Amino acid sequence: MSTSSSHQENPEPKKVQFPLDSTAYQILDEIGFGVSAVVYKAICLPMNNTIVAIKSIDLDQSRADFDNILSETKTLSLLSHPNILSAYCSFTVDRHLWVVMPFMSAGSLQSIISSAFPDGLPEPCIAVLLKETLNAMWYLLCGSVNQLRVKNK
Ligand SMILES: Nc1ncnc2c1ncn2[C@@H]1O[C@H](COP(=O)(O)OP(=O)(O)OP(=O)(O)O)[C@@H](O)[C@H]1O
Repeated sequence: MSTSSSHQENPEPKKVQFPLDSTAYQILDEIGFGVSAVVYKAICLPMNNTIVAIKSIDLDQSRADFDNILSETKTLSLLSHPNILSAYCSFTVDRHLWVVMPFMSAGSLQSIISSAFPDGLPEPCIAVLLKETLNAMWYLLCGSVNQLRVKNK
């Protein structure tokens, strides 16, 4: 019996490549901002108008140096954990770095807590959030330890 060469026991899920070109995205709204970045809701035109969030980091205003920001966003796009918001892709647009991410329609955890639980979260919810946060941190920690192992080989 012959086996097809394209058959794999555990095929890796195919990662969709988002376009690395700003004209492929249409900005819809500004949804938030941080110290040196503005976050937009946008659609990716060639991807059937998939809704995304684009974090546009002003490279002239950012205190971190370009190489650090770039390696951070690259790492972000390699992460795969249900509790970590990863990046689809990133690329520069003039003096800005665009980081294209899944759009979280409910906003940040902080905004959910302040709008839905103005008097603070009940203890069982805090326990669940802490557990899930620690799961994500454990994933990151294991990744760092594995990287150190590879470096020291
Ligand atoms: N992927 C996303 N989907 C939906 N809303 C988002 C997304 N990313 C960020 N936002 C919104 O944009 C706001 C600013 O995002 P940003 O990542 O810049 O926040 P920050 O972590 O406070 O900033 P900084 O990175 O400067 O510390 C968030 O508080 C959130 O409301």
